[in-house]
Amino acid sequence: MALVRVKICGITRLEDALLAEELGAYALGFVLAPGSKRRVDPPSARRISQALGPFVVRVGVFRDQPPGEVLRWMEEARLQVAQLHGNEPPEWAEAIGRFFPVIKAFPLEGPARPEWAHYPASALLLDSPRPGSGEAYPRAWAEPLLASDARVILAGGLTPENVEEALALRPYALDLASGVEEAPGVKSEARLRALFGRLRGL
Ligand SMILES: O=C(O)c1ccccc1N[C@@H]1O[C@H](COP(=O)(O)O)[C@@H](O)[C@H]1O
Repeated sequence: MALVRVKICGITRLEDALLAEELGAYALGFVLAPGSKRRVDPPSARRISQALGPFVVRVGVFRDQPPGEVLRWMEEARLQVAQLHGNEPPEWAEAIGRFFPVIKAFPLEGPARPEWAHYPASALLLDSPRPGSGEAYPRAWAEPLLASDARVILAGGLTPENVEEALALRPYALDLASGVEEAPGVKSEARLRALFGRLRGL
């Protein structure tokens, strides 16, 4: 089986987290950004995080929250990687990056900009302009960044049915939220099984 790193985002329930871990998710995302339909509070994220095994990466998802708040909530929720999904200036990422690896998300309304590769983050995530909406973009828009040295995570409208097209671009990882859900924050066992079954078959 090819090595495919997959993050399942928008975890709010322990049973979903344990199933995703069992099926082979590399990372699980906990949305701590205000206003999200998938938001969990730090104590709930912590309860889930502490029930997981040691080899699955716990990611906190934030949007335009200052470094002090991000660091406090990362600590409180026992998370390991910070994903920044707003217009955070590079200095914020640097401040957070002293303590946790940072993933910086960029919304695509056209082709990715090669200069994004200079943003101080461990990986860059390309998403649709409305995160967590299930909307996709032409995958070719990712190519200018995929041609750089940056680690590129593809997100935005990925589903068990369309992952193959995204994987063909050889990204560092894939990130899915709504494509494996029954409702916002409630994962679908059937869709999670379909996703990992599909990936195993590639
Ligand atoms: O999912 C959310 O509600 C959310 C809120 C704020 C920032 C990021 C959010 N989710 C991110 O959206 C993409 C995937 O979305 P989808 O698969 O298209 O539904 C992923 O990067 C999540 O981390």
